[in-house]
Amino acid sequence: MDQYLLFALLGMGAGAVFAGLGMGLVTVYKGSGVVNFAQASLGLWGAFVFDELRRTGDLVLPVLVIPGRVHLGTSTPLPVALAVGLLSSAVLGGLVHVLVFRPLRNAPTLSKIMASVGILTLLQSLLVRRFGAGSRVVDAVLPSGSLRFAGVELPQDRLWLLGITVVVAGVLMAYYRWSMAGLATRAGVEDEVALLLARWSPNRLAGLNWALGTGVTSLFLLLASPITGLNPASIGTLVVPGLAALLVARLSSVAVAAVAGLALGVLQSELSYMQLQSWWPHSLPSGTTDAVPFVVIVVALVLLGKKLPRRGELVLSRLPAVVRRPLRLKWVLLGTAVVALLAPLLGQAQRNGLIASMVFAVIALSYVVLVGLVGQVSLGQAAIAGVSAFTLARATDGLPFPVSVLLSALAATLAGVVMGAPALRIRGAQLAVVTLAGAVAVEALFLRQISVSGSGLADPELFGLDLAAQRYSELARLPFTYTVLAVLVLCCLLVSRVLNGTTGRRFLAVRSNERAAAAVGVDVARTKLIAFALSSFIAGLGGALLAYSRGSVSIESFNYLAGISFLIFAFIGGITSVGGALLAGLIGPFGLWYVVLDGLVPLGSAYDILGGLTMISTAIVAPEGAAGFYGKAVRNLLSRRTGPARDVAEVPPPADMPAADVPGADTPAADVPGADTPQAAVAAPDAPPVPLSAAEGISGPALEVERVSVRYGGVRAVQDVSMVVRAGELHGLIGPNGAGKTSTLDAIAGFCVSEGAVRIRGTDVSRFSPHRRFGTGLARTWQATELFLDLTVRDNLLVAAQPGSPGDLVNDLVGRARVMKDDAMSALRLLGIEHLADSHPAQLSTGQQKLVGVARALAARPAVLLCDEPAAGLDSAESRELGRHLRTVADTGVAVVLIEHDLSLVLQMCDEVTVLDFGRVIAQGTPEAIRRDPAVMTAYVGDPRTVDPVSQEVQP
Ligand SMILES: Nc1ncnc2c1ncn2[C@@H]1O[C@H](COP(=O)(O)OP(=O)(O)OP(=O)(O)O)[C@@H](O)[C@H]1O
Repeated sequence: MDQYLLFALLGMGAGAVFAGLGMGLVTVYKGSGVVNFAQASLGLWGAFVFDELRRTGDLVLPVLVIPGRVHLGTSTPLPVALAVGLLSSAVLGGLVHVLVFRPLRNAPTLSKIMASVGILTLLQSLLVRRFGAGSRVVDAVLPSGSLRFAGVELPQDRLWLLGITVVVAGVLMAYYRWSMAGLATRAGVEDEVALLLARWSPNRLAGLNWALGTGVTSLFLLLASPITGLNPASIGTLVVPGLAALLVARLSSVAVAAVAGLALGVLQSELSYMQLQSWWPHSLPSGTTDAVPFVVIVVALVLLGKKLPRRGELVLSRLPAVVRRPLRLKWVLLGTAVVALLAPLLGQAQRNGLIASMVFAVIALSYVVLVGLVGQVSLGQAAIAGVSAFTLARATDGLPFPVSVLLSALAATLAGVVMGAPALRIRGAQLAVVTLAGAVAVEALFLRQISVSGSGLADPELFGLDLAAQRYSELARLPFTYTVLAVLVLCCLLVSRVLNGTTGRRFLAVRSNERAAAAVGVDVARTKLIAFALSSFIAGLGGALLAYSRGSVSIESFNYLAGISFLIFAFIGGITSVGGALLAGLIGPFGLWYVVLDGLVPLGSAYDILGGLTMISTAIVAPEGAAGFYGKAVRNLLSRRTGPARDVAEVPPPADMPAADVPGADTPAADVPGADTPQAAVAAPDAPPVPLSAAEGISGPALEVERVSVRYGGVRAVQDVSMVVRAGELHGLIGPNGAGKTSTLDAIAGFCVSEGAVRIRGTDVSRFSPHRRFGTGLARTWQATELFLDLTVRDNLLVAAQPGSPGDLVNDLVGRARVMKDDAMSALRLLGIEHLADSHPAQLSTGQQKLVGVARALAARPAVLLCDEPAAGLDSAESRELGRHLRTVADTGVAVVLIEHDLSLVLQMCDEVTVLDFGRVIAQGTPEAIRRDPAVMTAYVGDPRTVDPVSQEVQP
C-alpha cells in the first residue's frame, strides 16, 4: 500500500505537467475557440529558454534569422530566468494568435486545426535547431529531498507541484469568475456578438488568453523539468494527455482540467508500478501506459460527446468547396503515359523522388476521402498506414504479392474502423484529438511491439516478374515504379468514382449538415464508418507501398509526427480533390519537389520548417489547398478570356423571372429527365394534382401521435400531445412562441428524446432513429433551411431520393449506380422550381431555399411531410404561394403537418388545426372551430374573443 502511495505521488510530476497543459488549453479555448495542438511546443519553448539562460546566460530568440541568441551575462538569477522563460512563452503564444489565429478567426475549423498542427511542427524543428535534439538534465528548481509520512519517504518537489497546481487552478478560476476580462471571456464563449456590442474586442481578449494559457503551461513544464528532463521529442508524450484533460474538462473548466491532468499522471505512474508486479498479465503490451490517454479520451467522449459545448462564434464557417467532376479517361491515360515514359529517363535519385511522390499521393487520397469529403479530420492516418506496413512485414509471410498487400490494407481498414468508431459522435477538432490519441495508442500497443528490421519484408513478385523496389546498386527500379503508378491510377479512379457517385453525394451531405442528412434518411454513423474504412484501405495500400519503397518498416515512418507531416502536405496540396492529392504527392516528404530543391540547396530538416510555414500560410490564404487555389485562378483567367467556365455554377434567376429567360428553359420538355412521366405535366400549383406520394391509395391515418412529451432538463416543452393526420390532409400546428411546436416536430421525426408513441402508416416508429423514420415515409423540413451547401439543388434532392443501400459503394465503383433523377425532378417541378436544379443553395433567395427544402423532403415520395415554418422570412405574397404549393402536395396524397405563424394562412389552407400553448394541446379541429375557440384567442392575444382570419383583427 505504501508503494502505491509513493507511486501516486511520483505520478504527480507528470500529472502537474498534464494539468498545466490542460489548464493552458482550456484558457486558450475559452479565449479563442482554438484547440491548440501546439500547446506543448509553446510551453516547452519557455522551459528551454529558462534552462539556457541558467546554463549559458544566453536569451534564445525564436526568430529564424541570425542572431538567434543574445548574451545577458554569465549568471542569471533563478527568479529572472523564470520570469524571462515564462514571458518568452507568453509572448510567443500572443504572437501566434496575432499572426496566425487572428487572421483565421472566421476560417473553417479544419484550417484552424491545420494551422495549429503547422505551428507544432514548426516549433518542434525550431526547438531542435536552437537547443539540440538530445535530452537535457535540468538543475532542481523546487526544493528537493523528502518528507516522511506514514512510513513512506515522500518527494518534496511533487508535493510542491501539487500545491502549485491547486494555487494556479484557484487563481485562474478567480480570474474567470471575478475579473472583468475573465467575465468577458466567459461571455464570449456564449455569444461573441453580444461581447462586441458591450465594446469588448474578442481579438484582444483572445490574445490575452493565448498569452495567459501558454504562460501557465510553460510554468508547469519548467517547474517539472528537473523531474521529466527537457527534450523536444517529448512533445509526443505531452500533447495527447493535455488534450485528454481538455476534453474531460468539457473544454471549459480549469479546475476539472487540473484534476484530470493530475489523475492521468497518477494513473500512468500506478500502471507502471503494477507492470512490475508478478500478478500483472505480462502478455499485455508494454505500451499500455501510453494508451491510457486514448482510453480516457474515448470514455470522456462517450460520456460527454453531445454535451461538449460549442462556441457562439460570429461567423459560421464552411470547409473548402468540393468540385464534383469525374476524371476524364483521356487525361488519366495521358498522365499515366507521360509518367511511364518519363520514368526510364530519370536518374536513380529523381526516380526515387517520383516513387515517393506517387506513394504519398496514394496516402493523400485517403485524406481526400476522410477529411475532404466527409469533414472528419484525422491525425492518425500514418498509424493506419503503419498497421498495413507492419502486417505486410510480419503477418503475410509466404502469401503471393498482391494478396499480401490487399490483406495488409484490409488490416489497416479494420484498424481505421476501430479508431473511427468512438469518433462517430463527434467531428472537427475533437475528432482530430481522438485520432491523434488513437495514433499514439496504435504506436504503443501495436507498432512498437512488432518492431521489424529491413530483412523482414519479402520483395514483391508477380508471375515471376521481380517487382522489388531496390536491387544491388539500383535504388529505384522501373518495375516497382510502374507498380506504384498502377496502384496510384487505380486509387485516383476509385476516389473519383466515389466522389461523383451516390456515396460521394452522401459523404458531402454528412459533411455539410449531419442532422439534415439524417432527416433525409442518411445513416450518418454508417456513412462515416464507410469513409473511415475506405480511407483506411487506401492509406493501407500507401503504407504497404511505402514499406516496399524504403525496403524496411520503421516506427519513425508511421508515428504520430509522420501522421502530422502527412496531413500537412495533403492539406497544402488540396484536401478536396484528386488533383490536390497528386499535387500533395509532388511536394510531399522526399518527393520529386524535395529532390529537385535538395539538388539546389541541401534541405535537411529545413523542409519540415518550410512545410510548417507553407501549411500556416495555406490555412490562412488558401484553405482549399494549392490545387483549388490554382484551379480557381486558372478558371478565372479562362473565364475572363472566354466567358464563364462551365463548372462554375451560374447564378440562377429570381423565382419570378419568366420561364423563357431561365437557363435551360428552351430545353424541350421531352429532353428533361423524367419529362415523359405523368409528373412532368405539373409545372405550377394551379395544375391538377399529380400522385407524388408513396401514400397513394392509402386511406386512414398516415401519422398518429399519441401522448408525446418532451423535456429539456427542467423545462417541459411538450406534454401529452396527441394528433392524427390522414393521407391528403393539410394539418396546421400553431401556437404562440415557445409553445412547443418545433419540439413536437422534433419528437415525431426522432430528433429529441421523447415519451409517447409515434406511428407512420400503422408502424410504431417511436424507437427508430431519424433516418429509419425517414425510411418508413416520414420527411421533414427545418425552420432554418439546412440545405447541403456543398451540393447543387439537384444533388440535394438526390440524397433524399437515394438515402443509401449496402451495394451503393460497389455500384459507384463499377459505374452502375442508379440515379433517381425522376423523383428529384418531379419534386422540383411540383413546386415550379426545376430551373434551379443546377444552382447551389448559396445562390438562391430565402424563398427559393425554403422551396428547395420542401422539394428535398418530397423527393423520397414521403407519406408524411412535416414543415417547420416554411414561410418564415418570406413576404406575404411568397407565403401564400408556398401555402398553395403545400395544398398541392397534400392533394397528391401526402399527409402534411404545417407549423406556421401566419394564422390567417393556416386557417385558410388547412383541413385540421392543432393549437399548442405551454406544451399542451388547447384546441383541435377544423379551422372554423378553431376560429371560434376562445381559448385560442386567449393564448394568442390574451383576449377571449374571435379573430378575423384575413385581417387578423380581433372581433368582438
Ligand atoms: N434544446 C433545448 N434546450 C432547452 N430548452 C429548449 C430547447 N429547445 C426548446 N426549448 C424550450 O422548449 C420550449 C418549447 O420550444 P419550441 O422551440 O419547441 O417552441 P416553438 O413553439 O417551436 O417556438 P417558436 O415558435 O418560437 O419556434 C421553449 O420554452 C424553449 O425555450
